[in-house]
Amino acid sequence: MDEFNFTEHQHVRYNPLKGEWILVSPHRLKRPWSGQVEATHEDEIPPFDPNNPLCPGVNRPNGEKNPEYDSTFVFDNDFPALLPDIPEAAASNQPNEELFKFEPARGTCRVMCFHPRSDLTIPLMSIEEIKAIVYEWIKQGTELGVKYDWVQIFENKGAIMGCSNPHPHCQIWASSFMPNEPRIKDSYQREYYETHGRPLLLEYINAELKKQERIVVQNSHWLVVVPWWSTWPFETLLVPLRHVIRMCDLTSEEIHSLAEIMKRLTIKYDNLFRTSFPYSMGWHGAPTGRKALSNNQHWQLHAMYYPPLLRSSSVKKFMVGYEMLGQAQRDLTAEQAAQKLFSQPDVHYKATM
Ligand SMILES: O=C1CCN([C@@H]2O[C@H](COP(=O)(O)O)[C@@H](O)[C@H]2O)C(=O)N1
Repeated sequence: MDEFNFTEHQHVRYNPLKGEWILVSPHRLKRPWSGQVEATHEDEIPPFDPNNPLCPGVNRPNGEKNPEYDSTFVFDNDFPALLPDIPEAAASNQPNEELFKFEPARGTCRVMCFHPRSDLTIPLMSIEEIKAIVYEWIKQGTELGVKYDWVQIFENKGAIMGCSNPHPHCQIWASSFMPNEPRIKDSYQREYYETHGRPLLLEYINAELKKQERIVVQNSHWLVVVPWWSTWPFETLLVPLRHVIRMCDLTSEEIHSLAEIMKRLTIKYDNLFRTSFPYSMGWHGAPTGRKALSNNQHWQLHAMYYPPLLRSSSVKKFMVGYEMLGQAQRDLTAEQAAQKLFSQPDVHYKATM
């Protein structure tokens, strides 16, 4: 048998941020595709739709009229998953109560429009327009972070991701509890920091800069890689080069560089399959609220892009079956995905049409 190598032989990789393993099966790449095909046509989106409740000046179903906003616009979700006030719950004294744990959950859900035009996405916006998004994220995170332990910024983009509205926007859910993803990352980063004296993710990106095997784009303040442990085919991780624990700690130069690299990354994403690339993306940084009172130096701010597309604008990966019952699995390796993204042109395909 020939010598083991990562591009031919199956192996499992470890995600030190979450303590999870992923199965990599590169030998499967010759497998023919004969499964479900997602609709590939892209409806032309008009810049303005008088019936779209996210557009400037439109009346939302709850009767509120949106302002004629000309940049970002934030409003409280009309159908929120979390409400700020609920009655106190009596502590349970049931038998086996540790098997039926619960806590009242409080929070605030907001919708944040990126831009007044419905036909623009981040790769098609100017650096200044993307900077306005980052400054609004910081404003919202700071404001909600006073009262809540966790502020989750997340963007669902594309109908394939269940996004109900094509207008460029994200959501912000602030909660009185730390959700599972950041809670698990908090403990693994703390453990690493207490053992090594340095933040896990800062060590990781410095190692990636030395290895040069999974880099997609970089600039003077940021790095984007397909992480060693990635599960989605073209998943990427966006990390500042400096030790930054929260987005509100970024300098104005880092914010300018962030807008620049977000544009470059999303242009490469769109160019990959010449389509408006769907994804769910979001940010994780040090917790806020009461949790801001403890030492959070083990944290490193970072963003994750989780795109579903696998090999074309119409073929997506399904995280089902073995991925639900066993663990995540991928055929395309992180290195191959990084190379495909890295080699995409820096000019958006629509700009050349
Ligand atoms: O009038 C509206 C339309 C949509 N929304 C909210 O916008 C959000 C859009 O969801 P997506 O980000 O998944 O597309 C969704 O949570 C929905 O509740 C309003 O708050 N008011």
